[in-house]
Amino acid sequence: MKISVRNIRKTFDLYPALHDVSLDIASGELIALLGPSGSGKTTLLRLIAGLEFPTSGKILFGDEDASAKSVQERNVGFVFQHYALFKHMTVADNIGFGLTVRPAGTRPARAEIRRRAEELLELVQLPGLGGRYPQQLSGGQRQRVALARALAIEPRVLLLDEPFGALDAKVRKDLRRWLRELHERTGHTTVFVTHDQEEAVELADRVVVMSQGRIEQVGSGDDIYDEPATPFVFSFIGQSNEVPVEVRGGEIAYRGAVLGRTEEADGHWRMFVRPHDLALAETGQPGLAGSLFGARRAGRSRVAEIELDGGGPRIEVELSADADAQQGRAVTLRPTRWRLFPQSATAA
Ligand SMILES: Nc1ncnc2c1ncn2[C@@H]1O[C@H](COP(=O)(O)OP(=O)(O)OP(=O)(O)O)[C@@H](O)[C@H]1O
Repeated sequence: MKISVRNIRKTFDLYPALHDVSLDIASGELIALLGPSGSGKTTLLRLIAGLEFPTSGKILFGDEDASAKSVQERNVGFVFQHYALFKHMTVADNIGFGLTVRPAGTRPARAEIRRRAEELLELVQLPGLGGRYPQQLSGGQRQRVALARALAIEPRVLLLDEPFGALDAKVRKDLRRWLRELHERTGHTTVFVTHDQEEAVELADRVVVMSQGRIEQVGSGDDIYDEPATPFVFSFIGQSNEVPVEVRGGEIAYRGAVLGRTEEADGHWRMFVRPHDLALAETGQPGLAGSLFGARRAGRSRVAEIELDGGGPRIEVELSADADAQQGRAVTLRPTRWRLFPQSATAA
């Protein structure tokens, strides 16, 4: 099922939670909504579900306007972070619940519901556990039951709000891989909310990066990391530094030292550069001059904090593990890859 979100605005009382959001989700796509707390991810998911209604704008399911339709009419499946399985019901009854509450005419027979629950338990790799109660399962198993329950109604769309948020890192990782495989097998159009970049990039076909009720960028993991469209995306995804620079006649300069060339217009710009895209230069060569303030080991490399001369910003550079990281050491850095954003671009 293709979903189109068209110019959605959502205000709670007078507070704008979403400003003019538009997004096209292709049928069968797996989409992540990624952003910091309060950026509007859950609000967007709830609007797609039909748990909230837009202040203005439209949501289409296929070519049909679903904006005013209920959750049931939209036929969406849900999974929330705090798996709300019914404690007094067996796993099989939990999975079949959405079918048993259907009106008489559309409700499958009891035996058929049981058969479907068993089929779904196979799909989520929990065969034979239908007779257990939720408290007899691990957190990860409960989460898979919650997914089976969401799938039982044969939803047109699957919506997951931080589905693995409450689980420990190892289980999260396993469930992620498992969800990706399940998605490949079942092909449901799926939208999930996360504030975990790694989860978003590993699972999703496309990631929607949100900030302050707006979509900043939609793209693959590579797109958002390598070609960040805005200062916010640059600083939110991965590590980054920001240096105020001046462009004059195609040269980018920081306090008079030329760092590189650009085709951008003369004026003040914000240079964003990742710690591993800064190289050590000989002292006296043009570059970002400063002194080493501190360093920490990070996996195979060492990340050093450099205080730029003349009261400039502190920036991070990734050095080899055996680099001289003595405090106070004078260093000059040359950016090897960067992105410039105009001074007026929205603050990160
Ligand atoms: N029912 C509501 N009434 C009033 N304000 C709301 C309501 N729901 C959400 N908001 C506000 O809208 C903004 C967006 O909230 P939302 O829950 O969509 O963010 P989020 O990105 O999902 O955040 P988190 O990662 O913390 O869950 C927040 O500032 C929130 O306080």
